[in-house]
Amino acid sequence: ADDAGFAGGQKVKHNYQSDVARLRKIVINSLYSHQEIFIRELVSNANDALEKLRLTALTDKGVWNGEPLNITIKAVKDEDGKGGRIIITDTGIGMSPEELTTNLGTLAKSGTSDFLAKAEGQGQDGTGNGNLIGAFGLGFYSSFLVADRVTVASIPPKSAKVPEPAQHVFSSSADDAAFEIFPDPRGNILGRGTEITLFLKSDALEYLETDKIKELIHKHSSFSSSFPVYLFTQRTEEVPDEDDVEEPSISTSTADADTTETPADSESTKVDEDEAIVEDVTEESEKKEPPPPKMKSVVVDEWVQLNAQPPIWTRDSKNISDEEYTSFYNAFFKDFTKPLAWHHFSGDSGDGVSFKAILYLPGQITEEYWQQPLASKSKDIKLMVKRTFITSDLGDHGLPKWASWVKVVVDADDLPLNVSRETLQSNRFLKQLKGIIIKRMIQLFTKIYEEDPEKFREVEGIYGSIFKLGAVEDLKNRDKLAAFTRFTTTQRNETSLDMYLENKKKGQKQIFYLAEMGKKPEELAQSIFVEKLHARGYEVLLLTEPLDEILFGNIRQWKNVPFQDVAKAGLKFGDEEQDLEDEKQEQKRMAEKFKPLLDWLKTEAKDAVRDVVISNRLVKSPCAIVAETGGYTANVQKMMAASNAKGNRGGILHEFAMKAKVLEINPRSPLIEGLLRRVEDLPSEEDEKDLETEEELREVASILIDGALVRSGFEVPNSNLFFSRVDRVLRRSLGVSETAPTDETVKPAPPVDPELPSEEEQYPIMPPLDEEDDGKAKVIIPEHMKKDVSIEMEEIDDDDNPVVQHDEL
Ligand SMILES: Nc1ncnc2c1ncn2[C@@H]1O[C@H](COP(=O)(O)OP(=O)(O)OP(=O)(O)O)[C@@H](O)[C@H]1O
Repeated sequence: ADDAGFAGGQKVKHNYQSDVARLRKIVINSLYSHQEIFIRELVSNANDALEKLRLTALTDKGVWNGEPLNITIKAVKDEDGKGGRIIITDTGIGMSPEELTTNLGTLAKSGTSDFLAKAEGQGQDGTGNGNLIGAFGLGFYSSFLVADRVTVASIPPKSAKVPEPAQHVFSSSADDAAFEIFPDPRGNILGRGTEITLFLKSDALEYLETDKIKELIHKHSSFSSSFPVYLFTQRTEEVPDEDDVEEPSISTSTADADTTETPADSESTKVDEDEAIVEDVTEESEKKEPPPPKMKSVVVDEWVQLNAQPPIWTRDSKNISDEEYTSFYNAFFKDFTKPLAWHHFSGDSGDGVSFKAILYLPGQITEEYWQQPLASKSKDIKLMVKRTFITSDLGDHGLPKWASWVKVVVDADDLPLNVSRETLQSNRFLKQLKGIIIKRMIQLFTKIYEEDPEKFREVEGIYGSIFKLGAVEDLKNRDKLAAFTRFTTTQRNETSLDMYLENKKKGQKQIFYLAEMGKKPEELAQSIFVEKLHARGYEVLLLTEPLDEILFGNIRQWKNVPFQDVAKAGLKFGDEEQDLEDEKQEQKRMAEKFKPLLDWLKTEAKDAVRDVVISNRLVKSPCAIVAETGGYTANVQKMMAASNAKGNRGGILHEFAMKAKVLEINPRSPLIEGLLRRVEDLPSEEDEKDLETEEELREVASILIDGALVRSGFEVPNSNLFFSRVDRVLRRSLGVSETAPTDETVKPAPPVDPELPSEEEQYPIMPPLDEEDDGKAKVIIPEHMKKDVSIEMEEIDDDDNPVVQHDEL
């Protein structure tokens, strides 16, 4: 019943989905230099189909009763007039006619359109596309790199729904916008599985050579199938010739071999690849007695296994080259970039399950990883049991987000092979796997860290943010991961927390940092919060990634030295005690001297800050706004605004945190001294009050406070008010009357008129085109403006080139 639409051998024509048409076009036109990847893609599809069959058979015994699972490749030269072709056959899950239509005629892959846009943008030469192909995998469509026609014959296994499936063919030419599906006129010759026939383009006939195919499989696919891959070869063999006694020296097995060639023509043994061997019999052998048995060459057909090596993870790492590790990675994980490092190990789960594994650190973390903060499922832990792939879905036992990018193959020795996914979930080994992988992964990072600083720099470039995320997420490994992180400081780049501590000053009891996400470290280094620290020679970590402040908030201290946000209260240099007496005296003196200003500012700034104090962190700047321990720094305030976090906003805690700021003034700043003098000059007696001067001073203070907010990274609460104050101060400094009004009169709009235009007087949308439109670009001036406006344009000749006027010299 399922095959109803295809009954009677009729061909059904389908149009490709538009994305397929685009993809095929890219494949055919622009990826020419990557022609040879077709074989890797098709072998990998065949492998997937075999794997699918084996997995289905775990629950549905009927689909497979133990016949061999393999992939065969056969090259057929154009001897029958049908064209040179490569036939790749697998005994995998196969496809019904409907599946042929959807799987090969549509693209279900996410991100396809993005990929297509990128690939199309990269031009036609295909040179820049190598990585794109790697990242995407062109799959079946890569066939059209080498073939101008492709047929796919396929038959699914018997099922309850379709007890007697029929073999169908998908057929398409490279330049067709459509493909055909029809019942295979040869009948059900496959039994089960898929046979892909590539009719090679005339410029791709080199792929008919078995040596070429061997080379490609070796290069790209020796690891992409866990099933045997066989190549059809023909070998010539010498056998005693019983029929022919006349011509002992030459014998050929093929009818059209060049039999005219005699020993005299060839000086030594000559091998003609495609034909038969022409044996040259030497004088010496002729003399021998008894005469040699008469021989003839026969062609022996043979299926040679191309991937006879045991799987790489089962081998001794001493005998595996870096190239092998890399090409295994490429083929197995379908990631065609170079892995950064790997670790090949074996182990024992502790309760009897022994396993072998290879763990890879990819050479890049995809954008997708960071774009999907919640998608934490690891896809690339491939669990095998006795060399057979079982699953890459570890369910609840998957790795946490920070580690979910790692690529691992694990082959366990003695898990029950027919475990269903449900029972697998409760397996002890699986539960332990996560811990084993993370431990080994950190070991690998540590090894690079300790043994190869150059390489670790590369690691840090790729995994820097991962370490931070890990240190936040993974309590158990926090210290190890945080030790890998690197920061820019006021003194150098790439400083680890340990390096920072090695460089701390005598008495220093805090690790200083300043955080503002999105800023460049150079900009942060200019902040008023680090000016004194820097001037005195203290190192300050400059944090610019959103994760940084979260990380520091989580770990709080390193080797028992607490972190100190230098934009917050509580900053201590650590050498205050040395000149304690002097310092204390000085502070006391300053506090007394500036008391009138501090008191006055406290009332002026009461909306913005909780307190006003004399600063010990400023050098040049007159003042700064510092967050108190429980308060929000500018960075946190920005993050909250950016994430639009509702949370506590409006609550008492939020209110408190917003206001938990202190205005610090620099007693050595002339501006502050000037302000102090003016405040001291204010008459204190009620009747002597000079309201105007007081207002002026208030304005100055308000600008100073707003300025301090901005310098400290905060925003001015009311920028209109701020600028109208600045305007008044400017007027004063320019000697312009502060009260002189600006003429604000404007012409009002005419009265309301709801009437709509009639058909004739329709308001012009576009100016009418010139009668003699010559099709060239020009500036059109509306009728009513013509008397006021004139435009001079360059004169342009017939070829659209500007006519250059040469001035007479
Ligand atoms: N040999 C095959 N046997 C059974 N099904 C196949 C075979 N080759 C392809 N298919 C089906 O056609 C679909 C499309 O194949 P294609 O190679 O274009 O993409 P893919 O394999 O899904 O992705 P990728 O190549 O990136 O792994 C496959 O998902 C599979 O369902």
